[in-house]
Amino acid sequence: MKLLVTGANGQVGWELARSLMPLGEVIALDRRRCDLSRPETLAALVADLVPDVIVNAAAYTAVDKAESEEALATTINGAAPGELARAAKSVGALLIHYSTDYVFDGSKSGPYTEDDPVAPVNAYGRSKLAGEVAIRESCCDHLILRTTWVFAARGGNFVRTMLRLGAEREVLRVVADQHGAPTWARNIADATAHVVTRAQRERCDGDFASGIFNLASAGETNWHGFAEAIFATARTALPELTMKVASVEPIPASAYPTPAARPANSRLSADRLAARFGIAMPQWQDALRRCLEDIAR
Ligand SMILES: NC(=O)C1=CN([C@@H]2O[C@H](COP(=O)(O)OP(=O)(O)OC[C@H]3O[C@@H](n4cnc5c(N)ncnc54)[C@H](OP(=O)(O)O)[C@@H]3O)[C@@H](O)[C@H]2O)C=CC1
Ligand SMILES: Cc1cn([C@H]2C[C@H](O)[C@@H](COP(=O)(O)OP(=O)(O)O[C@H]3O[C@@H](C)C(=O)[C@@H](O)[C@H]3O)O2)c(=O)[nH]c1=O
Repeated sequence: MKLLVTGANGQVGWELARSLMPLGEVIALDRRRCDLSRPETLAALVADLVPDVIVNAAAYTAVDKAESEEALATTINGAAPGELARAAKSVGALLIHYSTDYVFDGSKSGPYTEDDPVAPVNAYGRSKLAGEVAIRESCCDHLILRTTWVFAARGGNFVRTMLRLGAEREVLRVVADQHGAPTWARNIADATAHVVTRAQRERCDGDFASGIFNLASAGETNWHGFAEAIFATARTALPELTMKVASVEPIPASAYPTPAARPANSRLSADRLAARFGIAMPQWQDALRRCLEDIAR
């Protein structure tokens, strides 16, 4: 099997190179070799490589910056996935694409299912929704995996931000009224490998159906709870790290103004993923511990 991965240097893209390796030949391209801000170049790239599977892990993920760069975010997160989908259809490839909890407005009281109405509250969410729509309209074989609150040992993420700030400051103030499940990029990549294997078998057997699936850790917390867990776990997993932080204060989102609004509820039900693919995602605390142990190595 030939697998084309975009966004090779991102949190998920980096982990995919390792997780997909046992499935066949992995061609992992970074922004320089596959630039989603130039969607018009993608058809030729795919026609040249003729992959069996395209995994699109590239995205514009700067949530606050997207408010002032919505056109660029929409090109990368909306138009480019549409081009990849049309290219996938023309070579008969399966497209795996990631989307986000930020397609929802966060007003629901329980976890979001795949069928809940979408209503993004920020530019990044709107751009990711545009990508979902473009892929569905292409009618290529596809699976859209909506994930959430991604962290990893490398790249820009909340865990690394907290470890950096915790080494610099005695007091941190962190939002406690936005709820979700932090999800480790390695778990996303491993789940993707499993999904690809099953989907390709289904396609061979002629019983494949495209669709959207939530892909999130089990359990839930809020950003403040996540920050506290990061410091508590780091004390044992990263004992050599010098931490200045003595207090992590819970604050409402209104006390932490940002250019982009964020949904109060980011919880995603992963029941559909479990039912179709038999995937049980780990608890976020276990994933956090394993990720910090990985940083320590
Ligand atoms: N991060 C999160 O919390 C969440 C992410 N997701 C989704 O999961 C997927 C993977 O995200 P994640 O790995 O966390 O994101 P990262 O920000 O870690 O990685 C995104 C990658 O996309 C690359 N990229 C940015 N612009 C372009 C471009 N114009 N052309 C090609 N590549 C580009 C970046 O390149 P470079 O390294 O050069 O900057 C980076 O390597 C994305 O679809 C994202 O929307 C969903 C929910 C939560
Ligand atoms: C650094 C910091 C952040 N915060 C808050 C701001 C925000 O509400 C929350 C998280 O901030 P971040 O900017 O790290 O997270 P953010 O970039 O909003 O994360 C999102 O990224 C995109 C790509 C997604 O798809 C989402 O699933 C989600 O993971 O923490 C504090 O309260 N105190 C702090 O010191």
